[in-house]
Amino acid sequence: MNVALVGVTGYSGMILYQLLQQHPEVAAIRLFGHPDSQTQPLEEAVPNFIGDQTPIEPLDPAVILADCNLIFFATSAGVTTELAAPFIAADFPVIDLSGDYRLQDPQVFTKWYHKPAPAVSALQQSHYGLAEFANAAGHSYIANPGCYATATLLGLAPLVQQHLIAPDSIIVDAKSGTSGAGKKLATSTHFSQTNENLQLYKVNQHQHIPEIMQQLKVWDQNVPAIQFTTTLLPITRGIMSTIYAKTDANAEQLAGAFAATYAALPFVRVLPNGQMPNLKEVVGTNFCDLGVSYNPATQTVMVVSVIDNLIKGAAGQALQNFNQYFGFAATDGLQLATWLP
Ligand SMILES: NC(=O)C1=CN([C@@H]2O[C@H](COP(=O)(O)OP(=O)(O)OC[C@H]3O[C@@H](n4cnc5c(N)ncnc54)[C@H](OP(=O)(O)O)[C@@H]3O)[C@@H](O)[C@H]2O)C=CC1
Ligand SMILES: CC(=O)N[C@@H](CCC(=O)OP(=O)(O)O)C(=O)O
Repeated sequence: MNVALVGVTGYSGMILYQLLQQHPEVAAIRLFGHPDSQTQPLEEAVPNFIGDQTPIEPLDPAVILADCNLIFFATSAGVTTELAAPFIAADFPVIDLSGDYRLQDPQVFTKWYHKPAPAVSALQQSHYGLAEFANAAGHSYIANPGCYATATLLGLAPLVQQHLIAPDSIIVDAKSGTSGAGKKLATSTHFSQTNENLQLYKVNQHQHIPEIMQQLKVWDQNVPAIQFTTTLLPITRGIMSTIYAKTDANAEQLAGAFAATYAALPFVRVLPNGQMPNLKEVVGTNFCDLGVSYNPATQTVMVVSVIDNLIKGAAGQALQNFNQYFGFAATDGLQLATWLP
């Protein structure tokens, strides 16, 4: 299998390249940059890849269509709207890590992304690749979910699918390390601003609100809205999404719903006996760990969901979709150990 990767100089792209190098079914990885760029060895563009002379070539759809079996775009927002057209026209398999093709309704896209939507026909053919609940086989355009959306949806799935909560009572307090913002410089992710600080951002305006809602509506049309807030943490990697909702179910029913939903899925671990997960148990891996706690005094369920934003929230889930698309084993390329201590 020969794959093309655009965006290896970015945070998600560099992790995806590392994962693809370990994938048993990947024979060759071709790296591509901006269409108007000059060919450059990887180690020059990303010094952390010292000794790796793989060329980053200018993006050329004709070369990729002829020589590769699939293309990954680990590129900034808006790039695939601009550059994916030849692949869509050729019905060539694309896994897109950006949010460009995640929302099916162009009006919703324009409202939340504040720019024109990609072509409606392409949006509607795009497959939302939330890997635990969808199968990418047979879908040539796979929109990989956002990082907060992944953590939050995996935490909410059993509750919403099994109608265990009041649908209008969902509150999500989500927090991310700074790598979630990508490599570009910004005042909010500057060391002096992030270190020893917590910053809320995009309050009620985060682009993952409509993405989460789109999927929740598939599971239960009666979910009217969610309260969703994001906070930047003074750490590099990891997302913790803490979810609250009102419920009539008891602790045993809730635990049973989570166990039944995830028992057979290799990358979601439900912690036993109300234990709560922490970031260090998932950073460096493709796991999503879930802790579930019921408070009878308030009839509230709290779910804590943790992931590595660059793996389960981006490159790792992209590989899950790759494995599904080609019918490889679910865990191929994804048997990763967490960083210790
Ligand atoms: N970081 C995260 O945790 C997550 C990110 N995502 C999404 O994944 C995508 C990548 O994110 P991230 O890795 O953080 O981003 P970065 O900003 O770190 O990297 C962006 C990459 O895109 C490349 N790029 C930008 N414009 C073009 C272009 N016109 N042609 C070719 N390459 C281009 C950049 O190349 P160059 O350096 O040469 O400009 C760089 O390699 C984004 O859409 C992001 O929203 C999704 C889930 C989680
Ligand atoms: C810390 C931080 O800034 N995180 C990014 C999420 C990155 C991501 O997954 O977003 P996309 O939908 O753009 O792919 C944010 O909150 O916008």
